[in-house]
Amino acid sequence: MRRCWIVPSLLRVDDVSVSFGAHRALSDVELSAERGHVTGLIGPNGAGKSTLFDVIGGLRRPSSGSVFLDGEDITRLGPAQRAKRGMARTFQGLELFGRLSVRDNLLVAAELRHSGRDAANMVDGVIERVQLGAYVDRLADSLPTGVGRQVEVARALTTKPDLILLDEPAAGQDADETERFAQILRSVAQDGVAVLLVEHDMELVMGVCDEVHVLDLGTIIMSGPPETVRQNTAVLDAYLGTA
Ligand SMILES: Nc1ncnc2c1ncn2[C@@H]1O[C@H](COP(=O)(O)OP(=O)(O)OP(=O)(O)O)[C@@H](O)[C@H]1O
Repeated sequence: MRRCWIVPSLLRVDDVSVSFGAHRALSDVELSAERGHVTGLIGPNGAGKSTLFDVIGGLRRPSSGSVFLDGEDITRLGPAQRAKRGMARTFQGLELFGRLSVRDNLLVAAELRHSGRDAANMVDGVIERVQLGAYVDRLADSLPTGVGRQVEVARALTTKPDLILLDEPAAGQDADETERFAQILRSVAQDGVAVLLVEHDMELVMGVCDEVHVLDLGTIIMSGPPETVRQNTAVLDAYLGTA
């Protein structure tokens, strides 16, 4: 008899709702992210993307619904416990230690999961991968915004995550930096990491994502491959402005 194994999604958001008083910011949201894929989350300002990231990252408890990581219900775990289980996140605002060098910013994160020479080796590998060699000794607060965002992604990678949540990582990057960044995201995913990306840069989203979820007024209105999302008239009208 042939056995058929169903591999669970690395991340599964199940029927999540969040209310702020009378305001329902998320309604029955379903979403998943797979290892080896870049998954996009798009939607206009106020759609609920950051609220959903906060629920996934453990900064906000949902009013109802659950979050699963690798099959485990993590809804009640805080951010630190989720980090220990392999989740990393970047934020919309730069959260680097401004008076530390790029290398030391990465070392601080690497030492959370590795010690001594292993941490240093991990940092060297990530610096090479994210192509930050020219900046290693620069103080973080002297960096252009676009490079700072790349350092944030690099810092998240030094924890060797299984799932990485990226909140508008391309903001402040110029066209060349964004193109290079897209290649880095693809190579990270190819290593088996699940990448979940909130991003307003549609060219990047459509070029790099394997699937895209569209959030509008707290509800997922469409999920599918970028070419399908791109052709959906409602999405084109409302979010891409190209219909
Ligand atoms: N702490 C809060 N208290 C009350 N309402 C909130 C709070 N945080 C968010 N909201 C509301 O919830 C809705 C979703 O906001 P959220 O910031 O998640 O949207 P977003 O898609 O991330 O927007 P943007 O693209 O501008 O970052 C908005 O109507 C917002 O005003």
